Amino acid sequence: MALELYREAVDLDAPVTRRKDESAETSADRSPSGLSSNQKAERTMTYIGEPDYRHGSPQSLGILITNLGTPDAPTPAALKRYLKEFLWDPRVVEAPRPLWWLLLNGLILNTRPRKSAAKYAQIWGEDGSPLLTTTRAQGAAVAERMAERLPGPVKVAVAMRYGNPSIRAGLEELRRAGARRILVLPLYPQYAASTTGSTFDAVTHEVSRWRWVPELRFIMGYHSDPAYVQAVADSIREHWQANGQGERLLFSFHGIPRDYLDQGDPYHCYCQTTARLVAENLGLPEHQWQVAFQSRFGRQQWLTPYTSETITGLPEQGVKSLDVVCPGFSADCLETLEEIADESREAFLEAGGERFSYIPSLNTRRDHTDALADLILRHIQGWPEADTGYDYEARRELGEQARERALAMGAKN
Ligand SMILES: C=CC1=C(C)c2cc3[nH]c(cc4nc(cc5[nH]c(cc1n2)c(C)c5CCC(=O)O)C(CCC(=O)O)=C4C)c(C)c3C=C
Ligand SMILES: [Fe+2]
Ligand SMILES: [Fe+2]
Repeated sequence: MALELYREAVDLDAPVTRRKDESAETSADRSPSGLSSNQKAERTMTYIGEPDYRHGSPQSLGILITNLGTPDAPTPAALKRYLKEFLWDPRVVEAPRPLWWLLLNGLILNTRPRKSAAKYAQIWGEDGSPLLTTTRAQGAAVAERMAERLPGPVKVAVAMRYGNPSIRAGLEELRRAGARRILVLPLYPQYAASTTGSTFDAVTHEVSRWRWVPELRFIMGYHSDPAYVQAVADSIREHWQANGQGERLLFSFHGIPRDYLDQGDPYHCYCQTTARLVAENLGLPEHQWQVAFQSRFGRQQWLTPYTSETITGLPEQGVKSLDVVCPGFSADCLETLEEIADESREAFLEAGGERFSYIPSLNTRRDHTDALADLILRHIQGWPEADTGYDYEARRELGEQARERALAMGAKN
C-alpha cells in the first residue's frame, strides 16, 4: 500500500520527460492542434522541435540567471506546493527515497507549510517574495550591462530552481529568442551540490528534451571572485560608515548537512574562503570576525558552529555589539530578513547583547551587478563567432578587459 502511494506520488512509471509544470508554455507555443510543444513532446515521446525555424534565422546568446525559488504566495497551500518540489529533490535530501517519501508526505508537508507561511507573510512585499523581485531586478540590470558591452544579440532570462518562473520557463524564453549558446549563472557564490549541482541537474534535464540541444556552460561558483569579494567588503564598509562598527563581525552562511561535507562537498571550504578574503580586504584582525552556519533543517548534524548558538553565546563572552553579514545570499530573502535580521536580533538582545546590526545582501548594488556582468563576460570567452553575428574581436577585447579588471583586483588567473 505504501509503495503504491509512493509510486503514484512520484510517478515512477511515467516517461522521464513527463512533468506537470507547464508554466513555460504560452499561447505562442501552441500549434493548430491546440497542444503546446511540451505537451506534444510528452504525448508522442518526441523532442521539442523548432517547426518555425528558417535557415538564417537570427540567433542569440542566452544567459539564464537562477536562484533557489520561493512560494507563489505566503499561504500554507502555496508553501506545500513549493516545499514538496524543493524537499523531494535528491540533491537536497539524500535520504533513501521510500523512507523520505513517508516522512515528507506523512509529517513534514502537514506541519511545516503553515509555520513557514506565517514567516513568509512577515517579509512579503507589495510585489511578492523579496527573493523573486530582487532576482528579477538583478536579471534586468545584468541584461542592461550586457547590452551595453556586447555587440551581438543577447537574451537574459531569470528562473527559479523550485516554483516559478521555472527553469523550464526560463529556458523556453531563451529557446524562443533563438539562443544556441546558453550560459547558466546560478546566483550561489559558494558551490554546493544541493544548490548549484541541483540547478545543473534541472537545466540539463530540460534541454535533454530539446531536439536542437544548445551549447551549454555553467558558472559553478564565484566564492573568491575579486569583484564579488570587493563588493561584499565595500557593502560592509559603507554599512559601518552609516551605522557604526560592532565589536564582532559574524559571517553567517546557509548550512548543509555535515555528512555532505564528509562526502566531499566543497561548500564549507568555499564559505570559509569567502569570509577570509572579505576579512582580509577589510583589514580585520582574526579576533574581530568569525563564521557560522544558519537555517538548519531536520535532526541530523549540520555544519557547525550554528549561527543561532553562536549569536546567543556571544554576550556572555563579552561581545555586546554585533554585525552580521550573509555573503552566501545574493538577495535578501526569508533566511536573512526573518531568520537573521529579525529572529537572531531578538535572540542576541535577549541573551544580553546591546546592539545588533544586519548588513544587507548585495541585492541590486551596482558593484554587484557589474561583478556578475564581468563574470559572464569572462565565461563566454572562446565561443566561436560562427552563426552568431557577433563581432568576435570586439568580444575578445571586452573579455580581456574584464579579465584585466579581475587580475588588477587580485584574481589568480
Ligand atoms: C544559499 C545557499 C543555500 C543552501 C546551501 C541551501 C541548502 C538547503 N536548504 C534547505 C532547506 C530550506 N531552505 C529554505 C529556504 C532557502 N534556502 C536558501 C538557500 C540555500 N539553501 C534560500 C535563498 C532560501 C529562501 C527562499 C525564500 O523564498 O526566501 C527552506 C524554505 C523555508 C522554510 O520552510 O524554512 C527550506 C526548507 C536544505 C534542506 C538544504 C541543504 C541540504
Ligand atoms: Fe535553504
Ligand atoms: Fe572546509
